[in-house]
Amino acid sequence: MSPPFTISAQTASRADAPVWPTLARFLPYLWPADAPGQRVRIVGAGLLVAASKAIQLSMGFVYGAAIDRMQPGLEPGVAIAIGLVIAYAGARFSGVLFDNLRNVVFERVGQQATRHLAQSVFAHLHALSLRFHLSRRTGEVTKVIERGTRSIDTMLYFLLFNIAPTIVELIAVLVIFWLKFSIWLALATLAMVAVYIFFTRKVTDWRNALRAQMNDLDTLTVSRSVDSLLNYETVKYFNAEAREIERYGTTAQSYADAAVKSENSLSILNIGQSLITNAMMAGAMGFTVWGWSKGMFAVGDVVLVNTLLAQLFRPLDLLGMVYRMIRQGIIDMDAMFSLVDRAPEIVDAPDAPPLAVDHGAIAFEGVTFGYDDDRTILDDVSFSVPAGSTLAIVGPSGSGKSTIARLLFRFYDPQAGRIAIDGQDIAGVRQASLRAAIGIVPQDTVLFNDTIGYNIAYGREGAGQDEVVAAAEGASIADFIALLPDGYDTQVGERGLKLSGGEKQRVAIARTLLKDPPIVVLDEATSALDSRTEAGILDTLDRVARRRTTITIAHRLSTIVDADAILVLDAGRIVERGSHRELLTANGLYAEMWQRQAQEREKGELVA
Ligand SMILES: Nc1ncnc2c1ncn2[C@@H]1O[C@H](COP(=O)(O)OP(=O)(O)OP(=O)(O)O)[C@@H](O)[C@H]1O
Repeated sequence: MSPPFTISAQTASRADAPVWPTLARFLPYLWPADAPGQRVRIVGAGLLVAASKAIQLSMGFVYGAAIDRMQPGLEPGVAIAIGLVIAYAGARFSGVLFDNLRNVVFERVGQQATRHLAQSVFAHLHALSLRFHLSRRTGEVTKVIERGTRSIDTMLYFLLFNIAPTIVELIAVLVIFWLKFSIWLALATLAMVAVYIFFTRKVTDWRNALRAQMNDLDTLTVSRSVDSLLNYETVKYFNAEAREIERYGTTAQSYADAAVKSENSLSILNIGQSLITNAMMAGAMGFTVWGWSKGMFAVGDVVLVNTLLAQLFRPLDLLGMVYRMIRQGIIDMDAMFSLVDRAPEIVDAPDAPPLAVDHGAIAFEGVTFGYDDDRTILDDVSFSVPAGSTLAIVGPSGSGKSTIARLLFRFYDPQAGRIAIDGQDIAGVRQASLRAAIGIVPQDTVLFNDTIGYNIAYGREGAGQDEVVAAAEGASIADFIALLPDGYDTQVGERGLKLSGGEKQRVAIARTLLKDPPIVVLDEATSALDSRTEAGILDTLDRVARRRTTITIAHRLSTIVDADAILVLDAGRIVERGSHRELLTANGLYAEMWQRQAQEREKGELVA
């Protein structure tokens, strides 16, 4: 039986995320070295916190003194008491004022840290290899980043404005208790705070385990729904709506169960905390009332103890939440940092020069490659494509044709052999310069969910509208765009689903024309089209290929009869090579494939 839920190892949260290493990585955000302005803001916010705390601490004294002045016989007690009560109200207001000023000063720090981090994670994701991206789940990765970056802001806020000031306040209260009342009151308060923290930690750890489970279930629910919606058409083809809804419902239900458990555990935490703080309050006040009865303390002192403790309890009441947020923040940041720590598989050598393209001659020399170690996909493949010529690669499905294109783009490095362009090993040059030299019309064109104009202009950064139109004309899609009510501003839908296969392919061709690379790869660019559209596109592709070094990966042999050379690939090995005529004469796999396709063509024509 399958487990109730699974989550990919790439993005799973760890409830036991290491605290100190994660906090250490977080420190640069707390004290950004490259942003002195941020540091000034943090110091400013710290000073406002200190001012607010000092005022709050003084409140107990003011209040206590006011009460003392209210005793009969103490003249002119009333006027002073009223003044003190007003000062008390003023102090309360100043506390709120300083807290809010602190928020205003700090807001930019939190936002900057979040933005900075989100941007670097996004950049890192783009640096990760195709292998990572093929096995990731988009919904999961976005959730992990969202949670991780948001937690930075939360952590900064709580550490600076809750934990640190509460520690200062606790020390101040203990010192006041010691000096003004008794060391025993200070020690008893400290002991109770320790019990409180211990209890809160234990219960919160238990709650965190529940939260981690909730997180994973939440992530899984989102990724399932994203996957399901992305496959909308497939779901319809297989009448699988009920199945999809049930699958979604199962994880959603598990999430709901975990959420109920988590919510119930909060009540346990609240009850326990309240018991400890109220016991502490009763003990301390009982002690001061006893001292008052013995003539050791004044009535105002009882009020002072009450006010100081009540103030201390306010942040302590939130301790469970703060501890949980910080623990959760650490779990979230850990998950995100694990993503950041994934080393990109393909990296430029530090001193790698850019590729110097002369005419774009390609050479594969003894290339052996497998996506996984235990399965070879290309086995000792060698061929060369002279500059400006066209090489066609044919072969049965799964024989490794598209893999050759992926290796040429250096999405993977071969296990043996080398690939060279104009004599330079592509593993030794900068990836960006390599990819700038190659254009591709892929097997399955996926478009950005933006306008058709945006998608064409993507071919070259900074391309002007006239250049976009010229590229569209070159790809024979300009007339189609002219007929659209919104022209180049027409939205293409998610992954370009509002366009037909042929239209998408023409957008891909237009992009490549705009890029104008010396090398092009046409990866079965016409496989999904009917024969009339195919003929039109082949015509366009012929123009694209002219003057460029071209690798055409084809299923339909009729489309590549004019290629300068043809390679026949079978199970990762080159089994034949030559021109169309030579291969027919050789009477091997190519001739067999040609015969079969000729028969299919004839059948097709008869049917037509
Ligand atoms: N990312 C990957 N991880 C593991 N195996 C892969 C990956 N991509 C492709 N393969 C496998 O490698 C083999 C060659 O794939 P490739 O896409 O190069 O074949 P192809 O000749 O282009 O096939 P087709 O004509 O069907 O497009 C296939 O068996 C495929 O299952």
